[in-house]
Amino acid sequence: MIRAEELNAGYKEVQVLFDINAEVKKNQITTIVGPNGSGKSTLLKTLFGLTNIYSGKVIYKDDDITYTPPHDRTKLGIAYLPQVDNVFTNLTVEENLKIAGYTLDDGEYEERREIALNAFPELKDYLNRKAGTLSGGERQFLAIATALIRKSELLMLDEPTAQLSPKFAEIIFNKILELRDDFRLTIALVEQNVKRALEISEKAYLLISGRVAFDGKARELLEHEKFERMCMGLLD
Ligand SMILES: Nc1ncnc2c1ncn2[C@@H]1O[C@H](COP(=O)(O)OP(=O)(O)OP(=O)(O)O)[C@@H](O)[C@H]1O
Repeated sequence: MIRAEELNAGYKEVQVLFDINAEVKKNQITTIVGPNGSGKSTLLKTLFGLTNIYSGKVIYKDDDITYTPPHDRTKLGIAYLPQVDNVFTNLTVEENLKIAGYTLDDGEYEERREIALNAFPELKDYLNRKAGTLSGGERQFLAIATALIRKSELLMLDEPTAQLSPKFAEIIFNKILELRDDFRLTIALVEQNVKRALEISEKAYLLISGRVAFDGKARELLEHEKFERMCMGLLD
């Protein structure tokens, strides 16, 4: 669904990603793992158009979107949910949903709102609360719900379980599975909770110092005898 081809990218003069070839396939969960600072978030940001691309391409559904601005990628069905600042904290839950659906006509908005709230029924009790008063996990729900309203097809989630209790993290992992299986979404996931993320994923990429060090089935990485060392960036 989205593909990086020979991608070199970073922030102005600071190159972070080197010769990245990676693909997130339709209706699959693809997890990107790696040590701190290895470029996982930068890869998601690059796929969403938020970094400087020096060379290489980003292909989405066979179209070259390398230089397509982020707001146009949103219209194409790509959603990027950063770890923080993924909702408007000073607006209510209802207002956040409404803003996500601002391009839809009223009928369509109501339909999408219904779908989003059925996926995250927990939000129904909080519609009039400011998003800033929600817990971290509830904010994730809201952020994903807004992506559902926008009819996103590809969700790129940056550490959606960060700072959540193990119980809430598990709820999020189950929601991600639901998004793939019930909503037929495609998911790119960056996670610190590596084992659990790989267990629910089809595909995995291990990034070390901005380069792809492993590319294959998630299960293969999980069952690799040097798994722990590999994820810490120790390849020998
Ligand atoms: N806006 C920025 N400007 C300059 N350098 C940045 C910027 N954001 C990140 N970097 C640098 O890019 C490198 C990769 O960062 P990135 O956040 O992509 O890593 P990560 O693998 O997601 O790390 P973590 O697991 O700690 O979140 C780091 O050296 C970081 O300092």
